[in-house]
Amino acid sequence: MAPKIFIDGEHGTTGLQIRTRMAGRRDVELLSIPEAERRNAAMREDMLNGADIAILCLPDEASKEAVQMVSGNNSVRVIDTSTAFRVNSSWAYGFAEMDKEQADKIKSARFVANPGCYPTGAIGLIRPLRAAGLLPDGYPVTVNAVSGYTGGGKQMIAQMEDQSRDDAITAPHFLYGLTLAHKHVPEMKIHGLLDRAPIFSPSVGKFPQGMIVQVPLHLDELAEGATLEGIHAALVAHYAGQDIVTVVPLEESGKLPRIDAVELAGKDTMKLFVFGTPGASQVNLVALLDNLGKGASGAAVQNMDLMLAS
Ligand SMILES: NC(=O)C1=CN([C@@H]2O[C@H](COP(=O)(O)OP(=O)(O)OC[C@H]3O[C@@H](n4cnc5c(N)ncnc54)[C@H](OP(=O)(O)O)[C@@H]3O)[C@@H](O)[C@H]2O)C=CC1
Ligand SMILES: CC(=O)N[C@@H](CCC(=O)OP(=O)(O)O)C(=O)O
Repeated sequence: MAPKIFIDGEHGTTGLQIRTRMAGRRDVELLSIPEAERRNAAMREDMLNGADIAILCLPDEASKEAVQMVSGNNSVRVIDTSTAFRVNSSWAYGFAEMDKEQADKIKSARFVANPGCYPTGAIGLIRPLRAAGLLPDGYPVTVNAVSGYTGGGKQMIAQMEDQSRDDAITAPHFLYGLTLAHKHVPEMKIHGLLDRAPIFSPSVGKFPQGMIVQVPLHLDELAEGATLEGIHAALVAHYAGQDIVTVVPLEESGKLPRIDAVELAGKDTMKLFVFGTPGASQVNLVALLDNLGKGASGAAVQNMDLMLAS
């Protein structure tokens, strides 16, 4: 019998994209709730408990309630796309490429926390450098990013796409998270293996899907002898053997005049770049992804497939 999958929040932005990715799959059976009943707690509880894997695409509080609903049922495994459990050590963090062992941890886990979109880029750049000893304790990491507006869910999509609304957003690009207390900071710190919280400055552009995450570094504050080439080599070594997270060769990135935030829209991969001038004292690490691809729904389907393969 095909494993049963229930997407709680299937009519929201992340849920819909997971459904699209699952369309036509015969190896799984999708349990579905009518849109009008999406907040019907009794119906959701039945669906959640009838699933082999429940994928939660809900706000944090609703995710916590859903996990409560299956707490007594050991046969249901959960992938949560919200922020609620990402720094909870009893959940596996759903970023399969972040370590050589992580895919196996996801395969055998009952509870998997899908990473946030910005943290996927930031951790993807930072963690290998911490693991290789290149980024020392105390380094003041900054993370600057731009996301497509679907990152803000149904509410922000409506504000961007319906200019007749009272709360319509007219800006082509805006900064937010101005208090420097964005909910993704603890996740970046913990899974980035940082000893000091990064400064995180997110922004949104008037395009639906896509994301650039930047981590600029001063080489003379890194481990002795750190170079642009050495950082690139550490990233290449870290991501060897898989093709979801790739590191762009220096010969290629050195010729690029610009990076397009929407280049990977609709894809579930992530590209990492190391920019700078050879021999100079600064580098800029850049991650390019789709906020709804490797940044959310693509990663959720990848995690589901790993769990089904166990
Ligand atoms: N969008 C993105 O790029 C990313 C999103 N995420 C995370 O994914 C989760 C979902 O976000 P997203 O899809 O963007 O949000 P949306 O607002 O687009 O969708 C959320 C869905 O959940 C439903 N919902 C809300 N509260 C409840 C409830 N109490 N019971 C049942 N259903 C409920 C909503 O229904 P209704 O229409 O009635 O409100 C809606 O269908 C969030 O935790 C978000 O942080 C993670 C990474 C990236
Ligand atoms: C553009 C925008 O609003 N983005 C969201 C993050 C989207 C996302 O990654 O969701 P999680 O919070 O579940 O990780 C924000 O900054 O809150």
